[in-house]
Amino acid sequence: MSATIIDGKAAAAALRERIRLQTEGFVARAGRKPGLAVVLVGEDPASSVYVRSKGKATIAAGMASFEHKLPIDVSQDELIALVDSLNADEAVDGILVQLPLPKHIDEQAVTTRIDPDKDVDGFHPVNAGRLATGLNGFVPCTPYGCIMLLKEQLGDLTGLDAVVIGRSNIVGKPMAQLLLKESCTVTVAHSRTRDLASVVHRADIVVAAVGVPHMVKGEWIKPGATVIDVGINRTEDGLVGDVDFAGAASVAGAITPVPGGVGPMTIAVLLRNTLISAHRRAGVAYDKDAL
Ligand SMILES: NC(=O)C1=CN([C@@H]2O[C@H](COP(=O)(O)OP(=O)(O)OC[C@H]3O[C@@H](n4cnc5c(N)ncnc54)[C@H](OP(=O)(O)O)[C@@H]3O)[C@@H](O)[C@H]2O)C=CC1
Ligand SMILES: Nc1nc(=O)c2c([nH]1)NC[C@@H]1CN(c3ccc(C(=O)N[C@@H](CCC(=O)O)C(=O)O)cc3)C=[N+]21
Repeated sequence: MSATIIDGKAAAAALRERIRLQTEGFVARAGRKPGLAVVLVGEDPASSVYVRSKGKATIAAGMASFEHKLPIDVSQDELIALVDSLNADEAVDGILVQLPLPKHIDEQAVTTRIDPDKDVDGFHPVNAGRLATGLNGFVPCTPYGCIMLLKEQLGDLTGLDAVVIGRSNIVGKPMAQLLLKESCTVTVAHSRTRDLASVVHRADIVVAAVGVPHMVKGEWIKPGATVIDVGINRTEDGLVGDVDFAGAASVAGAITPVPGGVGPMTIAVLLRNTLISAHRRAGVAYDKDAL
């Protein structure tokens, strides 16, 4: 193994500490805590774990956490009524509805109902449009966390060849937008891409967001490239990424592990977005560079 292992857990802890300090300043000036509401429908064990760790991190940062657990058979109208009440609640700066939702609920109807200025997940089309056109909005947490890790590792990303594997609205597309904003030359690959191996081999930066365990092989990686593995796959061998870690680590310059890579950054960025939302909504200035 020759690659630097990018420690997402440590980077996330450092970001959470910077957030905690700015949260103290916000509370002193605004006289209230930033508030994050998380809505979970059903009892999916993986989602429950994730919601619990978000709640703990929210409170540790000095913010208020509002958890809403709804039964799996809740109607779409009831869920939308909850979103409406959170939109109207002055104590709530950020709203996250955990995905996926049960099949009888139209996800788009729910995510588009969230006030775009409380949409700390950055999933609302208004925020996707803001990102695409260079306006201030909320950026999806996972891709933003990837950019933070990349900049910490590489510094300026200008001119680098980046390949994003995956084109979802949650990860792949916003990831490509953010890399473009950093002046990378961006290629987006997906299930219809021809000769993925040679596409990946051109890249200085590879971001894998596919959902297929160990799909990206070590031989595909250009020597010295930086590899960001977004994949979270639960297998018999435990939690694994989309990249064959051992193979890729022997050729890459740097690589994120799973677990301990992108995942912890996602939660830290969620808190960052919530803190930014609180400042904007309260009309209080914040130190963007410290976040
Ligand atoms: N670390 C974190 O915080 C997070 C991790 N994740 C993880 O990231 C992964 C991706 O998530 P998400 O974007 O939501 O997934 P989606 O299932 O929405 O998208 C997967 C993408 O991968 C593409 N794809 C599928 N199979 C192949 C293949 N064989 N070759 C090339 N491309 C392929 C699909 O192409 P097509 O469009 O053509 O179907 C699609 O664009 C998952 O493992 C998920 O668990 C997700 C969110 C947060
Ligand atoms: N509205 C919404 N927003 C999301 O951001 C969202 C979502 N729905 N649904 C599910 C996915 C998945 N996701 C993860 C976040 C953190 C870890 C994480 O912290 N993972 C740890 C390990 C956790 C473990 O051991 O299970 C790690 O990679 O080190 C994983 C996955 C956010 N998602």
